[in-house]
Parts: sequence; C-alpha cells; structure tokens
Amino acid sequence: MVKRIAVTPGEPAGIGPDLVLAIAQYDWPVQIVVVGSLEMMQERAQQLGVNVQFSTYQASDPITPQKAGTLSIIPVALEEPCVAGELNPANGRYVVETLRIASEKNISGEFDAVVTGPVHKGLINQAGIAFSGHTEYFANQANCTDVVMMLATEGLRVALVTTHIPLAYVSKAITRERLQKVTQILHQDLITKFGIEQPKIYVCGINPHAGEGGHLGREEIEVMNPALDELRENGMQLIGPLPADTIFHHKYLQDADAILAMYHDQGLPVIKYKGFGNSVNITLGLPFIRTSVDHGTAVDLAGSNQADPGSFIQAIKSAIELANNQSSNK
Ligand SMILES: NC(=O)C1=CN([C@@H]2O[C@H](COP(=O)(O)OP(=O)(O)OC[C@H]3O[C@@H](n4cnc5c(N)ncnc54)[C@H](O)[C@@H]3O)[C@@H](O)[C@H]2O)C=CC1
Ligand SMILES: NCC(=O)COP(=O)(O)O
Repeated sequence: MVKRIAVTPGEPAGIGPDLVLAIAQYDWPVQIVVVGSLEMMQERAQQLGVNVQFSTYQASDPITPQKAGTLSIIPVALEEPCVAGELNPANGRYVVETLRIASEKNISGEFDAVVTGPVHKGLINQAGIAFSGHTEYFANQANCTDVVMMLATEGLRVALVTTHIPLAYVSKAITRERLQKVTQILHQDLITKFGIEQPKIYVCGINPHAGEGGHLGREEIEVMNPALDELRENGMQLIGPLPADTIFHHKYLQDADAILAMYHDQGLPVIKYKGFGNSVNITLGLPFIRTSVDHGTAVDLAGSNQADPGSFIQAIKSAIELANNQSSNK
C-alpha cells in the first residue's frame, strides 16, 4: 500500500520551502503532502524559477505516489506575508500550527510519517511560544515522557540523552531513570526500526576522560555505571562509559550500532563533521515516524537556489524506509 507522508517546510523565511520544492522535482513512491502556506510556497517557487503544480489535499482522495512537478498541500495561513531571508516573529505561531496539524494527522494514523524542515527555535520563542525543538514538541503532542533524538549518517548513529537544555542543567538531567529510559528506547528501536538483532551501544561519559576514576567528576561512578550495569544484567550490550574524545575512534565505531552521547554538543558536532548535508535526524520513542534534516534554517540562503537538499532527500528516504519496515513488522 502506498504510504502518505506529511512534510512541514518549517521556518518560511529560511530554506525549508526551497528544500520542499527541490524534492517536488522528483517522483517518489509515496504520497507527499505539504503542511504550510500555499501562497508562500507559490511565491518561493516563482522566486526560484521552479515549476510546480499545487493541489489542495483531501483526505478522501486516493493515495497515489508523488509525481515530479506537483505538490499536494494542506494550506495553513501565514500571520504576515513572508520575504525569503527576512525572519519575522509574527509567523512563529504559523510554524507551530503546521507542526500541530502534522502531528495530529500522524497520531490519528491518517499519515505514515512526518518529515520536518528546519524551524527557528529562537523566533518561535520571540512569538511568545515556549519551544525548544520538534523533538520535545512532538513528544508533548503525543503524551510521551521520554523520546530520543538520534542523528544518522553512513557508518555512524549518534543518540542523545539530553537535547535542548542549557549546558548548566545537563549533569542534573542525566538521572539513572533518564539514562535507562533513553538506552532502552534506543536499544528497542535499533531492533524494531533498523533490524539489528543484538544492538551494541557505545556510551560516552559525561566528564573529561569519563571522570578519570572520579578525579574529574563522579557522575560516571555514581549515576552512569549503576544504571548501565542494571541494563546489562537484562542482556543489553552496552560499552562504556568511555571518554567522549576517544569513543569516536574508528576502532570503536566499526563495532558500534550507535553511540549514546550525554548532551547535544558532545555528539552532534561529530556527526555533522562526518556527514553534514547527508545525515538524518530521527526521533525515537514516538508513536509515529518523524525524520528531519541535519541543519538549520540557513536564512542566508533562502530563495537563492544555493540550498543543498541532500539532507532533506535523505530524511524523506529514511521516512519511507522506516514506514515500510513498520508495515512489514506488523
Ligand atoms: N531541524 C531543525 O529544525 C533545526 C533548526 N535549527 C535552527 O536553525 C537556526 C539557525 O541555525 P544555525 O546554527 O545558523 O545553523 P544552520 O544550519 O542554519 O546554518 C549553518 C551554516 O550552514 C549553512 N547551511 C545550512 N544548511 C544548508 C544547506 N542545506 N545547504 C547549504 N548550506 C547550508 C548555512 O548557510 C550556514 O552558513 C537556529 O535558530 C536553530 O534553532 C538548527 C538545527 C536543526
Ligand atoms: N541540532 C539538532 C536540532 O536542533 C534539531 O532539533 P529538533 O527540532 O529536531 O528537535
């Protein structure tokens, strides 16, 4: 059966709409439905010199694969007209509304996955909406207390125990419960979503040299080791905590199904260095499939035809693969 995938273009003044128009140039084996402003998408297509025929999505329409040069859309009105490259906090509410609609339609089962374009987190907050990221927003919409952000590229998967919180809060946020919950979700999804029978997860320490036996911090001894030992007793293959500055050595990576990093900037710079433009952000632990790009809004490139759609294409391919795996697991 043909899958139906919702796509949110994200921040309208950024490159998200350009990326959506780029993927609309190809045939896809799924139905792709954009949740966003029709006028804005039409204007951006004109600005980029791209020819796309838009149609309004109807849930009752037959689900047919995406044809190059067309786009089906669920129209969502902007608060104010958008100029590519010019951020406008007035449209923060619009961005969140597109995410709300996409998550609602995934939770209800009308769609099989959502692929998100990049949003400007600061701008949404400027609009008066507390927002730290799609990961946290979708978790909240789906009533999930724990979800996991994982970025994947060829030869490397990096998952995070904490996501969008200030560095000063990281140590306190890594409790025995959170570490165990994240590790369990990662382990389970590596099996069910990625078909890895016995996942091997390498775990980063939080402190330099993983605490150097307690001389450079005690979280590894007091929180991490007991939490991981308990999971090992239940059969999980967990290696670490190892120093984060050596864990990304080829010697470990060739054997690792995923690296579990303790915080955003411990894990993500490594994967972005290895595969920027070719990595995918996947939210694990949600009741629906969500993938995204590995980059931000790149407002400097919006409407210029210079945005690289590589990561967005990977995000769509990954969503299709995950949706197909989900069907065959049922
Ligand atoms: N998935 C999401 O919604 C994400 C959103 N962001 C948001 O993006 C905003 C801007 O973040 P920055 O740190 O400036 O990162 P950024 O990724 O937007 O830009 C960093 C540099 O990479 C370039 N770049 C990014 N994507 C590109 C692409 N597809 N093709 C060619 N060049 C590209 C940009 O032009 C810029 O020079 C922030 O507000 C942040 O919250 C950041 C990461 C992910
Ligand atoms: N650096 C990754 C990032 O910010 C993506 O976050 P999210 O919006 O996918 O939660």
